[in-house]
Amino acid sequence: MAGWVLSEVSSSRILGRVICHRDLLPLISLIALICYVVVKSIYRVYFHPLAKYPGPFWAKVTSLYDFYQALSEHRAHNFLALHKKYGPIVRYAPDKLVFNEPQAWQDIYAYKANVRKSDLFTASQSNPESTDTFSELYKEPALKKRKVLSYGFSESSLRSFEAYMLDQINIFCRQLVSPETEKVKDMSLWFNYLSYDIMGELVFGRGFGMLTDPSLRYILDLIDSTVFSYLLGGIIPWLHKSGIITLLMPRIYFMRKKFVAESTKRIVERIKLGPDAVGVSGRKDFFHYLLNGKDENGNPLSHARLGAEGVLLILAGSDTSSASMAGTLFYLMQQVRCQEMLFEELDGTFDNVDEIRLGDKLTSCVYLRACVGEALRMASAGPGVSERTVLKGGTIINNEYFPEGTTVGAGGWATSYNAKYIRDPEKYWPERHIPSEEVTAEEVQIAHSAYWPFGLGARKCVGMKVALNELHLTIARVIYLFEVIPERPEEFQKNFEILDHQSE
Ligand code: HEM
Repeated sequence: MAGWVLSEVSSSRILGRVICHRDLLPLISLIALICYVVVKSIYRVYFHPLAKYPGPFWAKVTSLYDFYQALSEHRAHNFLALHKKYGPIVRYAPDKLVFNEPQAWQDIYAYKANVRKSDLFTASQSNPESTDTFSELYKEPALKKRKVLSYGFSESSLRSFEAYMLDQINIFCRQLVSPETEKVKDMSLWFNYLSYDIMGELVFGRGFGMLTDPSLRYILDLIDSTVFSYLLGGIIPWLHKSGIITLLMPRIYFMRKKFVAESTKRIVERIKLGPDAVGVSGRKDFFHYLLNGKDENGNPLSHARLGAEGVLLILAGSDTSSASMAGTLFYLMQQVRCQEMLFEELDGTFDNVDEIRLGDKLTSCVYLRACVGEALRMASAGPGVSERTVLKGGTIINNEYFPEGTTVGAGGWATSYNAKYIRDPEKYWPERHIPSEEVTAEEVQIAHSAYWPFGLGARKCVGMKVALNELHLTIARVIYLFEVIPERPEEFQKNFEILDHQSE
């Protein structure tokens, strides 16, 4: 009996303690969380395998530093500033390093590099049922996917694309001086209209109609938001995967959804037309090649896959080209001498504007290619860092060993503005690409080792030839037809800015 009483007493005491602990639970959890954060921060700053690499304090502690830079739209500018402050290797997130040396480009991106794309790319998967080429993390499956895309980039398809491009470039040039359009043009926007209309034609055989119909230009905002969501969601993948970012930034995710829905509608319409459909004068679009192609297992491409690749092509091929065209025109307006020299070259090569087409004559325009190439160096459309994660066995970068799991990248701008390899990197100087008495062939070669606007290695841009054709044709025709002058010259004292864009 006495034993029973005792045990009742002790059990009620124990119960009492449990209730008391429950009251304290939030406090205890908070203290535990603070301890966890403090211990983890101390570990990351002082004991982490990357602790010896310099970088801002908060970047070592949390990825929120990088997230904030992206949110401020100046992530790529920041990489440049970080290298100026900390040197050739900078820790910009707890487990991430960025380099600004040409050797690092080779070590990180060359075909045999022991890396995969980082988890940042998972945020750009537009269709959960099918991963597109760009978002495929590992090299082997990505190469198989690229093979499917390559049908659309063959020499014969590039030839059929020229007619699409010229149609749109002609409309663009007419609109530039049409009395029905505004007198002074925001050329960044107009290049946007042009490049999306070109990509619409190339991919679906039907442009977006932005050049001629202002009511259709709303799609630009959708695309801006989609790309921005890829970046933000990729920097902190768990924010993206858990859906928290959708709650934090409902607008950009709503716009992204709308863009995917609109593109899917077009893709479905195009698929309905079937593999044999051709456009004006028997022209073939990208979907003609994709619908006639086979996937990596020898089967026709699934609709999910066609949808994912269609969305990818529009995104990968339009913003990039329009930013590069706008950059080239910016510098040609800033450096009137270069614009005049380019005009002289074109005027000496072509008898009229319709002669400006792909072929030997255009290829012979060395100065044109240098003007575009120099703009791609100074205002690359991929100015940030394309991240890679080191695979099992580690890898050597710039003669240093990095273990599995480290995320690394070479900065686009950070390298192409590196004064160690580029003379006067802040100066737009197309001549640096042409060997002459002033510039040795070796200097040209060194400069070219420091900038890779289309990337390099197994994952370099598959659309490079399409993009260069578009850039050369457009810039040549615009400069041949018009003298382009700035409305507000004071704005041209600064450099051309490419931002990680968040649409208004
Ligand atoms: C001036 C215009 C362009 C620039 C500067 C550019 C730049 C790039 C860069 C730097 C990459 C590599 C990204 C990485 O390494 O992670 C890339 C990949 C890619 N680009 Fe482009 N691009 C341009 C135009 C185009 C066009 C016109 C198309 C399509 C018609 C295109 C399709 C792609 C695709 C599909 C990939 C993914 C390749 C892969 O992951 O294996 N790009 N681009």
